[in-house]
Amino acid sequence: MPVAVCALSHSPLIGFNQPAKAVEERVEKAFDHARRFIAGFDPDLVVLFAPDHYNGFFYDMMPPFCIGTRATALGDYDTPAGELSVAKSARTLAKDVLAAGIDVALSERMYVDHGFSQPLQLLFGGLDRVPVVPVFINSVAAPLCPVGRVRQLGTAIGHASAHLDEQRVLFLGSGGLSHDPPVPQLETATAEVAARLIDGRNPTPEERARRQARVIASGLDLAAGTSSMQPINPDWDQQFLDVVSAGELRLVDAWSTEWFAEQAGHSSHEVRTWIAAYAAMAARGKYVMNYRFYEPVPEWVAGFAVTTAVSADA
Ligand SMILES: O=C(O)CCc1cccc(O)c1O
Ligand SMILES: [Fe+2]
Repeated sequence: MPVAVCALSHSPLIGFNQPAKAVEERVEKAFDHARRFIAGFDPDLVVLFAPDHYNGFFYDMMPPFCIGTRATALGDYDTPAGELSVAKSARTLAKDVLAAGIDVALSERMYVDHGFSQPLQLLFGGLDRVPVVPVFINSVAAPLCPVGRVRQLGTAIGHASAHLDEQRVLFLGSGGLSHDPPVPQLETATAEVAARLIDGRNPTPEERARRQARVIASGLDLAAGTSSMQPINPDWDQQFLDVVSAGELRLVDAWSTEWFAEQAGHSSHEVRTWIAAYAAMAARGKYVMNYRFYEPVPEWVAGFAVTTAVSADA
């Protein structure tokens, strides 16, 4: 039963902010490579690990992890809105992961944002083109669980995936690497912003537009060098990619939550989705990262990476 990984950054600013032509062409080539890799692998199930950005998950009920047995994309920025084709295996995976001692939440009505919808759109051409198990991993709403728990979640999902009806499983991670876009934090938020972080579903179109405009402007500032935001950290990003490429995932257990934010910005925790995806792969045997692309793209507020991996014995 073959398994594979694709893990890549996302940015909702793609299509809004224009990096240099050459940069955009290199990223587009990386997307092309990932699309061809996935088409060649021909998965019959995609387990998609992604974060949320206070669009689907709020502090009124913030789980560290959640598997959706149904899921709807909200259509933030210019990503598509609508139902994902959630596989029946979502429930099986939730049951097996719980039995393995990982306390994953379950949602029969999971709302997801660009973290999920952008890779589905970019790699498959739509939300409903491939059976998917959506796995939310909290990567922004402090307090976060130890990153080692995310590795264990991935391991449990990897083991459980071996018993599914589906034969060809792709583990897909979405997010990171280093970046610090202007996502508000509950501890320092005004009362008005805090209310939105606690229960901010269904913002008015004006509210959504205002918020998105702020993030879009932050990318232009970062690229212009006029930003007070934490910069992208290419050294940290390359070291992270080295660890994942070497299959040394146990190292992440020693990484503190604070260290991520200090080194690579608050949203660097989105690499939790990569750690889960690669840990799931590692649970199925040794892997080889056979493609690795990286480029810092300040216009998109992202240390932008695209990787794929296959089983070492494939
Ligand atoms: O809208 C938001 O709250 C944050 C948007 C955002 C921007 C850059 C990179 C990301 O990964 C990302 O998610
Ligand atoms: Fe993100």
